[in-house]
Amino acid sequence: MKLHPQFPYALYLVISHEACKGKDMIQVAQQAIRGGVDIIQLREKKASEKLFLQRAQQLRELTEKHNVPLIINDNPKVASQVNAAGIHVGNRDSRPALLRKKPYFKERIIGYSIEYLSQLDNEQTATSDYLGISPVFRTDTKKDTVTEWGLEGISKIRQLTTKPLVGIGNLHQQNAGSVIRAGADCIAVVSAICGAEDPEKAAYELKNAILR
Ligand SMILES: Cc1ncc(COP(=O)(O)OP(=O)(O)O)c(N)n1
Ligand SMILES: Cc1nc(C(=O)O)sc1CCOP(=O)(O)O
Ligand SMILES: [Mg+2]
Repeated sequence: MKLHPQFPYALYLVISHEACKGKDMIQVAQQAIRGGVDIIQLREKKASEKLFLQRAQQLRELTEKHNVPLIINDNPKVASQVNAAGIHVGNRDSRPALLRKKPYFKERIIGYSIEYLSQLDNEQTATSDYLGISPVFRTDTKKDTVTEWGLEGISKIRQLTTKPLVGIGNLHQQNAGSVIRAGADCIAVVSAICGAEDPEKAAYELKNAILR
């Protein structure tokens, strides 16, 4: 597998306190980094702004030590407060084209979720650094989704854009390879690592399945 020159990351961990199910989130992230995770997104959908910021600061300390980019989900204020590498937004969040005009995000990573094919022609896609294929397969981790793209959807999107593509949604060791072969540049997971008994081993095996 060849890494995308504009987004040289193969394994993307999307983490939250809740997804770690009682395990310490920072420890899970540390184990995942040891196992081979290349980039991490903090996605706190239920935490207060104060708790989101606290968790982001803790994760920023860890990721900085390991030189792993930290992406913040949805919240531009938290992203700039912790000096994150970037932000991930969807259709119900701040728009990439507007974020790009803010000094903080001029040179930062902006990820954008693709739920409809028509989005590929919009200004938001043009100003984003990578596209989330949202979702590849339906998942219980996020139920408010629109299109289940499947492998055929990835291939179709691959033909329509050269932007880095990040597959997300029910991805694991058994299907990661086929998602990459269909045209994704990177695999993003929550449960396959956060819910694993041994997050380091899970990340290691996923990375091997991607790079194989
Ligand atoms: C890598 C990646 N892809 C897609 C998403 C989903 O973002 P969004 O559509 O804004 O939904 P929420 O995550 O905010 O519920 C993502 N977070 N990361
Ligand atoms: C954060 C997120 N975004 C999605 C999307 O479809 O945009 S699916 C998802 C959760 C993915 O969790 P799991 O790896 O446990 O299936
Ligand atoms: Mg969002």
